[in-house]
Amino acid sequence: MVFTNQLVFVTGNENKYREVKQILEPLGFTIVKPEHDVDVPELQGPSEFIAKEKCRRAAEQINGPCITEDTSLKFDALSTEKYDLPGPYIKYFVENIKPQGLHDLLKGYGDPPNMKASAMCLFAYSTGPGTEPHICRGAAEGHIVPPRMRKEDVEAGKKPFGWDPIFQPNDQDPERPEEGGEKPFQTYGEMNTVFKNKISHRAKALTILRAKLEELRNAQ
Ligand SMILES: O=c1nc[nH]c2c1ncn2[C@H]1C[C@H](O)[C@@H](COP(=O)(O)OP(=O)(O)OP(=O)(O)O)O1
Ligand SMILES: [Mg+2]
Repeated sequence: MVFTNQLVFVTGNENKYREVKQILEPLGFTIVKPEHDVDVPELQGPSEFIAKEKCRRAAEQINGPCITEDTSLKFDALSTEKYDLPGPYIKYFVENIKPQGLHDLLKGYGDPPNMKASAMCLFAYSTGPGTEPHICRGAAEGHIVPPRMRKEDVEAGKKPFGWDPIFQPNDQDPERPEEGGEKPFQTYGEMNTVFKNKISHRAKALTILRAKLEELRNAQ
């Protein structure tokens, strides 16, 4: 296995692809799409299983090394030690009930409701078909809030990236503009993308992925 700085990222999500490029390309990586369309089904099960299986299947389909990523959003109020919910099923929740519905779902959970949530990203890296993918995890803690997006995006009729409008991470940009002498907390959907890419669950997982790639390269 010869390591290069080119990574084939197999995903059907353009927003993920954009963020991974924005995070990794300034660090000397080149992110490319597979030459042919790849169709990996939405799997069920524990997050680690989903992440590994997704990458295994993608590597088989492209017949080479690749990275994949699975994102989940855990609501503390709905989760137990056994299951994170919506967790890896967040895609179907957000498609069906939209960010506002996801927020409203929590109204029945406590008085006041427990709005704590964490976003998790599992990147998987496979060196090729038939190999065990490496998993790199990153998480961001925060709260679910009523949807808020950048004004210019709302005015432009821009479709939000998944649940970005309702996730307010605990890590906040110290440079964010003041409003009435205060610095209001921002959701991922309001943040400047450069800052989201510094503190996000995805950014944290990619820091681990870089270290893993370096380790594999050195072990060659
Ligand atoms: O930073 C994020 N901010 C807001 N929303 C996000 C983020 N990252 C993923 N998401 C959404 C996309 C999808 O609705 C679900 C994850 O599902 P997930 O299966 O991992 O993504 P996907 O099917 O869109 O693309 P892929 O082909 O890589 O599986 O959460
Ligand atoms: Mg998916």
